[in-house]
Amino acid sequence: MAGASGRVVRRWYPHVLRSFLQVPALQLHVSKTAMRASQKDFESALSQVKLLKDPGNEVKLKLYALYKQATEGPCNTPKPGVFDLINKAKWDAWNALGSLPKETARQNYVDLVSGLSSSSDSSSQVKPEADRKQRGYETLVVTSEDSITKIMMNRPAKKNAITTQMYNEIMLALKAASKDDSAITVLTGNGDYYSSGNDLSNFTDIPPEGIEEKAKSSAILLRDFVDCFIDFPKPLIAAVNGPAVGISVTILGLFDTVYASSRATFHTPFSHLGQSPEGCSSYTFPKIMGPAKAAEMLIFGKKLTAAEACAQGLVSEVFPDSTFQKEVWTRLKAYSKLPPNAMRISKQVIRNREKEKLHAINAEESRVLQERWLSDECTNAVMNFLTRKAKL
Ligand SMILES: CCCCC/C=C/C(=O)SCCNC(=O)CCNC(=O)[C@H](O)C(C)(C)COP(=O)(O)OP(=O)(O)OC[C@H]1O[C@@H](n2cnc3c(N)ncnc32)[C@H](O)[C@@H]1OP(=O)(O)O
Repeated sequence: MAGASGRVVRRWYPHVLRSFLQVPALQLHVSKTAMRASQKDFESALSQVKLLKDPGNEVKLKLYALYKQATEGPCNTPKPGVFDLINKAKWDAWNALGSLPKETARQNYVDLVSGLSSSSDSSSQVKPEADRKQRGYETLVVTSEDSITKIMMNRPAKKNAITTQMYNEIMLALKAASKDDSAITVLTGNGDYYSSGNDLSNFTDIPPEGIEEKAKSSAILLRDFVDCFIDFPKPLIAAVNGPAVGISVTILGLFDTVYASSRATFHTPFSHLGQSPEGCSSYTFPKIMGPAKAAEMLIFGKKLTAAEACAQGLVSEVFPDSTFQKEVWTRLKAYSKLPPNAMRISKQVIRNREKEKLHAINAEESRVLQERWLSDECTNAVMNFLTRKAKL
């Protein structure tokens, strides 16, 4: 794209980076013309930055990755160390683009900036993110805006693996969202993954009472967590921004709508992990996709692409990754303007007759898993991951 000259982009890049490195309250904006603008035009766009909305770390990471891909090609630097969280998140984002051609990366970069710019233009009254962000969450970013409560899993360096703390925070956020004045609630992930599922290091935190007690408390946590989704009273939407694994996939059957990026995959490798299905998937998956397809996922761990998951009814719609955020949020903003009581009541009519059954299924799945967690098959699989011998 003529407008996306590397020269101009390079000047813009330190600005993105500075923003990503969390200069306080820095807000990002590049006008549509900035991509093909002179230095003077570009600097005038930069001067508007403080008036406009921060696109959030996820978008900043995407911009970073596309910039690197467009100017340098596929990721060619060593993976940063474990504790270098920011550089590792950036490296992951770049590396996730694989062998995407430079031209395509440049085009995607231009499209993304253009989308950001137009959404900024159309919302002159945007509150700074600091005002919209709800406090008290360490593993999530929770915001409420445009009648939408957005719950974003925020451990991108760990692929949004769900720790005990994150399970608890998601439950708190859902309970708060069920009572706030939003019309719809959205769960999504920050970074290149939607979520890699249960954080396997949860299994290493054994209390003095022993492993049986750990299995018991984990089963209670699992049951409470899934109950929150069964009981959630408002339309609940998953914006699956990237690969999804384990429990982040199984609970999708309890959502009202699931939007997926074309980069998303859906993987439930329970047998590989010596475990068994949860999230009511032993009931919802056969119902959604039929028993044969559900068995391939839940027993044999077949990983589905976004298109396959959509064809099988687990996903409502797939959007190209380059326009996923823009298209999904435009759609959701329109839906959030529908009469909220009508939407709640429609959800009740659709879901209520199943609720009792779902609670019973959740209890049974949690009971079975409590036993599985004590099995050699499960212990070995978790140890193999934690000692770096195995990966999915
Ligand atoms: C209490 C309720 C329990 C409910 C029951 C739930 C069951 C499930 O959800 S089962 C599914 C469990 N998930 C997994 O088995 C996924 C394990 N992860 C992987 O196989 C891989 O990490 C990957 C395929 C998801 C991504 O691979 P890759 O792109 O190569 O990235 P890394 O492996 O380098 O990951 C970066 C970083 O994140 C850590 N990590 C990722 N996922 C998990 C996880 N699920 N648990 C713990 N840690 C995870 C990974 O170890 C890396 O850490 P560092 O090496 O420290 O950078």
